[in-house]
Amino acid sequence: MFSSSSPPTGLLEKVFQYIDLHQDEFVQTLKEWVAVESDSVQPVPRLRRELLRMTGLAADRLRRLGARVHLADAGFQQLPDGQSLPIPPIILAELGNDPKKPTVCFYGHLDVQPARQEDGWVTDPYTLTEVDGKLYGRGTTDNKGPVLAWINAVSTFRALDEDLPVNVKFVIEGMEEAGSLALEELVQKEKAGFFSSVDYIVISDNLWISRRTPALTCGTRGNSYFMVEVKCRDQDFHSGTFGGILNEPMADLVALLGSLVDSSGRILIPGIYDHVAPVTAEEKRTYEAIDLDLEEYRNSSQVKKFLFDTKEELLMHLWRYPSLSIHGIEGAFHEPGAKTVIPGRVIGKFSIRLVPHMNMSVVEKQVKQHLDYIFSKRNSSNQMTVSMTLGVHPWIADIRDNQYLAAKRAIKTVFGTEPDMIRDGSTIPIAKIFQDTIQKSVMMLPLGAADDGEHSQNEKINRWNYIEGSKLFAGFFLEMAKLH
Ligand SMILES: NCCCC(=O)N[C@@H](Cc1c[nH]cn1)C(=O)O
Ligand SMILES: [Zn+2]
Ligand SMILES: [Zn+2]
Repeated sequence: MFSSSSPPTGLLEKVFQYIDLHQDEFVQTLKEWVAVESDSVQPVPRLRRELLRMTGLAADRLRRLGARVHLADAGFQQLPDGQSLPIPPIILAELGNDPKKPTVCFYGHLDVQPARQEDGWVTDPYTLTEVDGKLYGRGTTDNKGPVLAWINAVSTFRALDEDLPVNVKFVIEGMEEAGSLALEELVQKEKAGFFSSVDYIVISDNLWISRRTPALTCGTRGNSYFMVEVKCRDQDFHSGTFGGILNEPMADLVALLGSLVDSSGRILIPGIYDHVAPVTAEEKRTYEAIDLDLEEYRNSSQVKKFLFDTKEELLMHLWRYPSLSIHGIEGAFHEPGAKTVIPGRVIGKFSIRLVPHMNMSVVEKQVKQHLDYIFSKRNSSNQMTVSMTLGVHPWIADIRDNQYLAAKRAIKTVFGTEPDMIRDGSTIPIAKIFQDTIQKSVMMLPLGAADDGEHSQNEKINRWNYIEGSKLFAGFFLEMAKLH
């Protein structure tokens, strides 16, 4: 599709033709990768072996491309029951080290979220199945498809015996879905080694906001995750024997959780909005330009009504305002049936998505103060403990950087349109870690469409997105070379 830009010529045309002609092979490799149940979330030996096998497959693929591949030892994951499991080694690979060319490093991950057909998948999640141009399977869009699209782009230059326009590096891990264990440590360790020659980092681990219009992501929210424990004792109680004479931990917890956010989505913690960056008129205009059909978005999300009625408000509340979500209660009775228990100890879990210019330690204090106040009003004899177990800062890109310019040009060539300049409401912690540690430009260049359903049942990537995405990466290499 080259609707509103001139068709590619010369090398680019050759590259695009090659990708079109070999698309079935590219889909076949994706099928082989999807067939590996590389689930990092469930810490069991069988799945960990699959993850190691997946790492081996990817390393072999890179070696066959001619890359120098180093498998960086990542140690062991200690489990709460005292057991440990190996963390798959992190792949550090490189192709080319011409000092006249820019060095672009691609980050991706090979692990996936759990998936079982009985959870509501129409097809087997680990058998890539194509229906109407949609390639269904766990990991197709998150993140095996995009990792392979980058490999497809590199392999096309190799197959055509053409010089790679840029030096390419890869950082490919297998524990992203479990919190990228060991990755930050490796980035620190390799700062003066593997990463010293890296000029740019590209991440393709999120989605477009639209089903049709490609996007470039310029920022993500951060996250602070809280646990609030309310304890009477370590054992449960019979509600016939103790009901009526206790401060029940669950009643305290429900009141605490119920005090956090109102029905309009506003966070009720005093001071939480104090440092949120004010909206500028220029920023407002950027939301107007985004291709988002609210009705389509609502229908495809299967939600009756969102909290906001305009595109601009909806996007601002997803991208540039904090949000508070309540995730679950550990220790609560949650199975079917009617057990008459009073849980003795419960832990509520919630998180606050952070935006510029919120200060994480201030947020932590505000949350604790607020919960202390609500709890003290209840005069409960239980014990409450609040802890912030995870803190990730928001990430903002410098979109004036060369790689954003190169990506915009490549998008125009491949898709015939300007990209939506989007942010992402979720968090990709490694982006900020790369930016702060290596101090090089980080770009997010997503390939998948808004309805790909990452982490969900029936995850898919459209064949079109996968193949045009492979072209996009190849076009991006050429644009980067031109700008250097
Ligand atoms: N579209 C990319 C999504 C990546 C993702 O799901 N990230 C997690 C990371 C996280 C944040 N807090 C705990 N884990 C997310 O929930 O945003
Ligand atoms: Zn991912
Ligand atoms: Zn994911």
